[in-house]
This record gives sequence, C-alpha cells and structure tokens, in this order.
Amino acid sequence: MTNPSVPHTLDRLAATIAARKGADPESSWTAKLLAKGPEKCAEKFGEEAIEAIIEAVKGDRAKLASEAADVLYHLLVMLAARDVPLADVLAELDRRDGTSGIVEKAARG
Ligand SMILES: N=c1c2ncn([C@@H]3O[C@H](COP(=O)(O)OP(=O)(O)OP(=O)(O)O)[C@@H](O)[C@H]3O)c2ncn1[C@@H]1O[C@H](COP(=O)(O)O)[C@@H](O)[C@H]1O
Repeated sequence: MTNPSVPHTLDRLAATIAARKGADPESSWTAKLLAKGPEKCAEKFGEEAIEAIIEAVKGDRAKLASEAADVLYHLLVMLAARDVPLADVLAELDRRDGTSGIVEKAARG
C-alpha cells in the first residue's frame, strides 16, 4: 500500500534539517550533530541502524518502527552533512523503479 504522506514527511524533515545548518547547537540536536562533522553524523547513523537491526531481530514491531524513524532522521542528517539532497536519493530510487534486483545483479557480471 502506498502512503501519499511519505514524500511530504521526508521533504519536511529534510527542510528542517537543512535549516538547522549553522543554528545554535545548544537549542537543536540536529545543529549539534551537524557541528560535529560528517564523520560523526555517519557514526550516529550506524549506531541507529544497529539499534533498528536489534529490534528487527527481536521482532518488536512498535520498537522497530520507532528505531526505523531514528534511522531515517539520522540518514537525512548524514546526507545533509555531505550536501547530498534528498531529491538525489529519491531520483536514484525512481531510476531503479521497475528494474528487478535480481536482473540488476546479474547485469553486473
Ligand atoms: N526526528 C528527529 C529525531 N529523531 C531522533 N532524534 C534525536 O536523536 C537523538 C539520538 O538519541 P540517542 O538516545 O540515540 O542518542 P543520545 O541521546 O546521544 O544517546 P547516546 O549517544 O548516549 O547513546 C535524541 O536526542 C533524539 O531526540 C531526533 N531529533 C530531531 N528530529 C527531528 O528534527 C527536528 C529538529 O530537531 P532539532 O534540531 O533538535 O530542533 C525535530 O522537530 C524532529 O522533527
């Protein structure tokens, strides 16, 4: 089932994160993280991904949904830290739409 609010939610969050660049790290978690640099943002993304993996293995769906939200947020922060627009990621997903992963893998040779 498609969720028409997904692009809106991610777009809004990406815009909020972009607006935090250079903001006061005392009043914004995003600004605090971005001020620490792309490496720290990447590290934090990895930690959040591991927390989501743990919940996926355990099978607690509510906790997995919560951890997945952390993953998406920290993914957007990591992208912002390297000036990669969300639109670029979505365009790449659109480009892949309709190409089976199995076919794509076989074409790599
Ligand atoms: N979606 C999020 C979001 N998800 C998680 N987090 C924060 O990410 C942090 C990570 O929590 P952790 O417990 O894993 O990290 P930690 O507290 O450092 O703990 P350890 O590293 O010690 O384990 C927490 O402070 C969470 O509040 C988020 N902070 C902000 N947002 C969004 O970003 C917007 C802007 O937030 P600010 O930049 O803080 O204004 C908010 O309105 C939200 O929409």
